[in-house]
Amino acid sequence: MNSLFDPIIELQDLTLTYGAEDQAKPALRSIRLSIEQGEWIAVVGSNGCGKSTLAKVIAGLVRPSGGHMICRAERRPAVQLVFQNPETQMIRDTVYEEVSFGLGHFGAAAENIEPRAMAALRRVGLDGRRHARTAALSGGQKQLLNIASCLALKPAVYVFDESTSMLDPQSRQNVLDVVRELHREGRTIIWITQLLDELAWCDRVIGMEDGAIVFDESKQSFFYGEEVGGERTAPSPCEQLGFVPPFTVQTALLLLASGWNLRPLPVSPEELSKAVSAL
Ligand SMILES: Nc1ncnc2c1ncn2[C@@H]1O[C@H](COP(=O)(O)OP(=O)(O)OP(=O)(O)O)[C@@H](O)[C@H]1O
Repeated sequence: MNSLFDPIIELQDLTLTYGAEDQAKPALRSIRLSIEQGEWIAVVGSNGCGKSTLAKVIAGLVRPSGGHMICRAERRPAVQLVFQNPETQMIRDTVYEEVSFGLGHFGAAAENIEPRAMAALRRVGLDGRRHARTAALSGGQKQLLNIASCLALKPAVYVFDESTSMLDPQSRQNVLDVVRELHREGRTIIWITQLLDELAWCDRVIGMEDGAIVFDESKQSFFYGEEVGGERTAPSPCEQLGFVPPFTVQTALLLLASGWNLRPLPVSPEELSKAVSAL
């Protein structure tokens, strides 16, 4: 029987090789990962390191070549993935048909379909476009519609694969606000991104390189690395993975190097402001 404290998702020595094993190099290598119920994890890594493949395995869209995945979600659907490219997911003619399609497919009661579909469209600001043809939406609007279709289904685990990469700053902020709300409601979030300022709200960072998990710790350890005898050991895991830290972290690093003992180590602008005020 599942205990409340068992991870909602567990990956055990998971490997995945596309195509014939002797011709291709593995896209995922010996992945071991436990994700707790209600956790928000961020997955980062350079192009081609295996993030989308990991997302598809967790969403049950591709079968691993080896190892196991255990999903203990009690809700259905258990996992929903918002793809990086919105065109991949779009299957119906109009905005309303698109957002309500999945609800019908997963057996929502007929009287609940319209309220749930419209609530999801309202959350992403597309309720005024319910009759629009999906083909007439911009790339960013298509992405918002995909996010709405996912929200309408209320899965236990949401996987967002670089879902804000096509959005303008306001829409990106709206989506992040919605995801923060889902997290507060206890949903589990897997957030794949190349935009490191989006790590401000996650509980834990997974760093990937060449199909393997090379980092699995807090966002503070990711951005600030280890401290030995009051000195920071450089480079941080963020820099080792080839990323430039966000402006907030760069500012904090400069202050720390000048002797300002910022605590707790800030990741968001709000945390930086609090840490500076407390000096
Ligand atoms: N359908 C496929 N067939 C063959 N190889 C694939 C397929 N999909 C991905 N790959 C390969 O698997 C590896 C991992 O790809 P994946 O898309 O998971 O990386 P990613 O980290 O999401 O990259 P990006 O940040 O560019 O989206 C890459 O080498 C890629 O070329």
